[in-house]
Formats: sequence, structure tokens, C-alpha cells
Amino acid sequence: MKKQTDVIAQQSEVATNKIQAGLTSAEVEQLVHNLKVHQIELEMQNDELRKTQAELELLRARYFDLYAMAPVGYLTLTAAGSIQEANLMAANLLGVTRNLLVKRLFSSFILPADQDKFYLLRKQLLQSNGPQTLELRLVRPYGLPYWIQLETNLIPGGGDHEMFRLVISDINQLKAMEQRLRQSAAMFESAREGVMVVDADECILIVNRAFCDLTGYSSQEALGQTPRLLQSGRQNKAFYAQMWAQIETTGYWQGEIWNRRKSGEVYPQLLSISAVKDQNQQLTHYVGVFSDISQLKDAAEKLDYLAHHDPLTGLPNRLLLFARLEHSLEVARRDRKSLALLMLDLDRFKDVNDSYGHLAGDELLQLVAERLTSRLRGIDTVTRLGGDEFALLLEDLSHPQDAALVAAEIIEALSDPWRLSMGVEVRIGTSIGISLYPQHGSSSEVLLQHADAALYLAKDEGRGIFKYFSDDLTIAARRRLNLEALLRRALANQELKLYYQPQVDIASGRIIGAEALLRWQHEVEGFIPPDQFIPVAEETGLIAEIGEWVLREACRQGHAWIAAGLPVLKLAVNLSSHQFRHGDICATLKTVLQDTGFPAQRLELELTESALMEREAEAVLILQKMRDLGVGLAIDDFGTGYSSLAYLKRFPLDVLKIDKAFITDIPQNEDDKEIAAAIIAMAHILRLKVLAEGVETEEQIAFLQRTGCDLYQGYYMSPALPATDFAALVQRTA
Ligand SMILES: Nc1nc2c(ncn2[C@@H]2O[C@H](COP(=O)(O)O[C@H]3[C@@H](O)[C@H](n4cnc5c(=O)[nH]c(N)nc54)O[C@@H]3COP(=O)(O)O)[C@@H](O)[C@H]2O)c(=O)[nH]1
Repeated sequence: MKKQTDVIAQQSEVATNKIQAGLTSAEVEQLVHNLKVHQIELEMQNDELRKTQAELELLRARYFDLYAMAPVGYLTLTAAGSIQEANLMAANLLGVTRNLLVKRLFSSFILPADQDKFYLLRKQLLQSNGPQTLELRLVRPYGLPYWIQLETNLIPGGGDHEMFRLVISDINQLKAMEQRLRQSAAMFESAREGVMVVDADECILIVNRAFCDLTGYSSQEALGQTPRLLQSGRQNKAFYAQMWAQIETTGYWQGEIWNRRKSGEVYPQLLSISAVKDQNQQLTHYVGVFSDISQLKDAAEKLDYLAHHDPLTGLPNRLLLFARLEHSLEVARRDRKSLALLMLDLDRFKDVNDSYGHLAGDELLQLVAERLTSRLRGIDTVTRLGGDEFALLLEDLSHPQDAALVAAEIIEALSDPWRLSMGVEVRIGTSIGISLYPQHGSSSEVLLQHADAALYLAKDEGRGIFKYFSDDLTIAARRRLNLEALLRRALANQELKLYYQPQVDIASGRIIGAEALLRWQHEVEGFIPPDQFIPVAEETGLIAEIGEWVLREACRQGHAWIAAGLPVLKLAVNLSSHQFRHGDICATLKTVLQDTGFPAQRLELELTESALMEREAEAVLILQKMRDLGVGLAIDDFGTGYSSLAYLKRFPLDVLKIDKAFITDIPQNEDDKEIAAAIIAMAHILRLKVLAEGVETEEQIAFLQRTGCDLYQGYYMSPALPATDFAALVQRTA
């Protein structure tokens, strides 16, 4: 450009000189033309120059922007460390505006604890001349120490003119994240809960130390396995199905689970499982956190035990009695069963306490608890309600009066003398109140109240007795207990007798046999009818002994009559269902027949429908064995039970006895007549002989004759008679 300007200046000078020297006009014109060309060139070069200058300005501005707005901080420091230049980011990171930074010492922004590091960095930089890197913390106004990374190098200038360039990167978030990660890792490792992370395919990826401690598996053993490694087998498939279903729908499950340690020990865990999803809601992992709750469970069990048991005797307390009662009532309602609640109170217990002290009283209560427990069945519950009050829950009672049997036994057991460890012998007694489900109430509260009320009455009546909530039951139960005692004595004292009621052939009117019927004449109580004492004998098991006696006595008498030349007779003996079911009735029968010499063909055994219907297959076998011995078999009281003739054909029977309930109202009652006629016809189809019971009138005989009945028994001929009277009757009518 300068050259160009010089050329124009020279040419203008030449032109001027030439004009001055008197140039020709052509020469001047040429000169002017040249000048114009040069001027145009000059202007073009000027334009170029301005354009270049503008571009330079743009570049400079862009550079400045880049520098100023760079995402990292740039600082230029003097050798003494004061700030010469800083970009915006540097100012931001230092927390001071850019114009206030200049000339300030950079070290004044560094946390005192990190000053030494910066000092060493500068020293190393000067020594090594190479770039250095360092992480340190800045102090910022109103803020926490702020992490930065410094990259520094030297701008060589020599001596005091040397400068540093610092590049500052913001690593505060990175550091915070690192710290959080370190904390999480520390928490993961030091957690007392076992933690395992499994992938979406349930492959174990990470476990912590507690996992290894709790399960017994090392991480090497666990990684790559599935959590099934820990399964105990205590939970069924349905449990796991429900658990996974919940995780799928809610992403979370928590519950108790029994798992197995490597040692094989099964233990309870409290386990929570969380599903982890990525930002696209795709399942990536499951995190399982568990703790061993064996101790917690043990403690809870202990607490539960303490809450539900009496600490002195170890018996269930009122709370547990109530819970059991509620449950038993539910079962009884469902299965249509009965239960009894017995409340008992020790008589004269206070005397023991007052005379020998509370320790003696406590010992006595413990002994009472032991004795009560040993007397009851496993399904019954003995509880101590407090003080000297106990309660017994008897489930699945077959008869309401069974509660009285237990009560009587307990009264007797507790009235025995008690020897205490201090060497004294004491005597106490007990009174018992009984309430029954369903007779006396259907809720726990009501049964407890009523047993309590009955206990109050028992104590009021003189102690040492039991009392039902209702009087009629108390009377019946006491009579039954009384009967039992009397019956035992009757057997021993031979108070029982056999009477014989004739069985008559309807067609000929002749006595062909007799039913042996038990009679009991008590010297004080008078005549006690069999339908009162036979049920007691059955419930107490005394029937086995009584039944055998009846069988033996009937056969002995039958043999005696044969020996005495009485006409050929058949004797019918009643067999209770207890005799039929328990013991070996066939063996007894065989022995009795052998011992007495009575022909089996002359003996007929009468069984009730109910005896046959229980365990039918077994009944058929027993009947068959009896038949094989030669005895006849009759079904007694037909019509009062199942009354299924179809059923009867399965049993090897000879005679069907129509119950007197169907005969009594003949001929007045048309229904009874039809029923009796139908039974007779059907029995004949089954090839059974038919005997009508309770025949008292001639009309009844006439009806039976018309309908083809084979035999009868009843007052029309005779009630049951003593053996001698019966023999006389037979001889008279022969
Ligand atoms: N397991 C055993 N059971 C026995 C035995 N002895 C008797 N019993 C059973 O006791 C029930 C009552 O018997 P009982 O009071 O002897 O009554 C019998 C007859 O006396 C009575 N009867 C007979 N004829 C008439 C009559 O015309 N009218 C009328 N109102 N009553 C009459 O019927 C009873 C006959 O009983 P059964 O034939 O057995 O049904 C009773 O169930 C006896 O079975 C025994 O040794 N063992």
C-alpha cells in the first residue's frame, strides 16, 4: 500500500514537474490518466485493508468471547501470585466480579487447609517447568468450601516477569457425587442388614458383608446364583407367586420369610424387595434387604407366652382361655359339638396361706396345676384365672354329663392330702361351676359368666360339689354319678337279676322262647329301671362286665331249663353297642357257650340298628362270625333308628323286632298299621322272621295275624318274669 502511494506521489511529482517544464497536452493527459488508474487501485487496496481490519476485529471479539465465556476458568497470575487477568467463569468460581479480581492474590481464595498444596504446586511448577494439576477447595463468600481442579503452567518471561496461567475446572459436583458414592458404599458394606442386588433374570450381582455374615455364603459363592440358593422350602409356591405378583404391580414387597443358611439352619427373615427401573421404565434390577429376626421372634414369643400364661403355674391365663374358648366355640358351632367350661375355686386355700405363708400357698397352687393337668385329656385346657381360681375347657363332649364325671374326678383328686416341701400335710377341697355350650350360652362371655354363677351356687350349697348352670342338669348328673357308684356295688353284691319275657308264636299261640331282661332291685333306692342304668353302664364301660354276666346267666338258666325238661326254648339276650364294638364278643360268646353247655342254636342276640350302622363293614364281619358259631341274630327296636330295610339286607340277620312304638296305637292309628304292615311285608321279602314288641291287646294280635307277623312279645302274654315264674308259665301254657 505504501509502495502504491509512493508511486502515485512520484507520478504526481513527475506530472507537476512536466507541467512546470512545459509538457505537451498529450503528455499531460497520459500523466493524468496514469494518476487516475493508480488512484482507483489505491482505493481498492484501501477497501481490502478495511475488510481485513474488520475481520480481524471479528476474530478478536470471537476470541474474547471464547476466553471470557469459556466453561472453565482462565486466570493469569504474576510470579508473585496476584491475578492479572481472569475470564468470567474464573470470576464466577472465585465468587467475585471480574473487575475486582485484578491484583488480588489467588491464594487468598484458597481454603487455609489447602494453602500448602497450592504452595507446593507453584514450587514444583517453577522447578519442573512442566504443567501441574491439583485439586483443592476454594473459600467462597456465604458458601461451603468449593472443589476445583487447577491445571497450571508457566508463561515464560524470565525473572520477575514470569507469569502463571491457571485453568480452573469446576469439580464440586463430581466431588459431591464421589462422596455420596463413597458414603453409599460404606453404608452398603457396613449395613447390619443383608443386601443383595440381582439383575432382571434374578442372577445375584452384588452382596454386602452382612449378607455373607447372615447367610454363611461368601460373595464368591453367592454371585452368579439366584436367590433360590437361600430358600428353605417352608413357603409354598402360592406364597412366592403372590410375592412376585405384588412386586410386579407395586414394585415393592415386604414380609417375613423363612430362609436357610449355608449351615442348613432355617431362620426367619424380614425381607423387603424393591424393583429398580431405568429411565425408560424397563426393569433392570431387584434389591433385596433382609434382617435375621430370630431373636425378635424369640422375644415376641416370650412376650406372648408371658402375656398368655400364669407365671406361677405356667398354665394358660384368662386371656388365653378366652382365645381358646372363642376358637373352640367356632369349631363346636361348625361341627355341631358340645363343650363345657368348668370354673373351680379351691376351698380352704386361704387357711393354707394364712397358716403356712405365701410360699406354701404358691407351692400348693403349683401342685394343684400339675394334678389338674395330669387328669385331663390333651385337647382340654387347664387355666389359672388368678388367686385360687382355675378354669377347665373340655372340648368335644359326647354327653353333657361327661363334664360332671370330670368335675367329680377333680373334686376327688383335689381332696386327697397334699404334702408340701416344708414337711406339712394340708387338705383343701374344690367347688366347681359348669356351663355348657350350647345349652347355657353361645358366646365366651356368657359361658364364663354362667360357669361363674354356677360356681357361686356350688359354694353356697356347701362346697366340695359341682353345679351346672341349670338345676335339671345338675340333678341328672349327680343322679348319674350316684348310679355309677351304686351299679359298681350292685355287680359286686349280685343285686342284678334276669327276668324273662315270653316270645310267642302268633299262629299257634305257644311260647317259643323269651327275652332276658335285666332287673335291679336296690335295697335303698328300690327298683331301678334298665333304661336308667344301662346308659350309665355303657358310658362308664361297666356294660362289658354286666353284659357278660347277662349272657352267662341267661345261658346258665337256659341250660338248667333244658336239664329240668322244660319244652325247647330259644333265649334272646340284648347286646349293647359297646359290647359289640369293644373287646372280642365272639370269643366271650364261645367261652360262655362252652362253660354253660347251652346250645348256640337256642341263643339269639339282639342288636340295635345304631350298633350295626357304625362301621358297617366291620359289623358284617362280626355278625358273620357269630352266625358261624350257630347263634341267631335279631335287630331290635326296628323303626326307631335308620329303618332302612335295604341296609339290613347286607347283614346276616334272622329276626326283625318291630318297636313297640308302632304297635301301641294299633288298631286306632292307621299310619302305624300301614307302617307295621309294610315292615312285615318287606322283612319277609328279606327272609326275616318278624316279632312285634309291646303287644298288649287282642286287637293287636288280630292285626298282626292278618298281616302275617310271625311272633310277638308283650304284656298280652306276660311282662318279664323271674326265672321260676317264667318256667311255671311255660309249663302251664305248653
Ligand atoms: N344291653 C342290654 N339292655 C337291656 C338289658 N335288659 C334290658 N335292656 C334294655 O333296657 C331297656 C328297657 O328294658 P325294660 O325296661 O326291660 O323294658 C322291656 C320290656 O319290659 C318292655 N315291654 C315288654 N312288653 C311290653 C309291653 O307290652 N308294653 C310295654 N309298655 N313295655 C313292654 O319293653 C322292653 C323290651 O326291650 P327290647 O325288647 O330290648 O326293646 C330296653 O331297651 C332293653 O333292651 C340287658 O340285659 N342288656
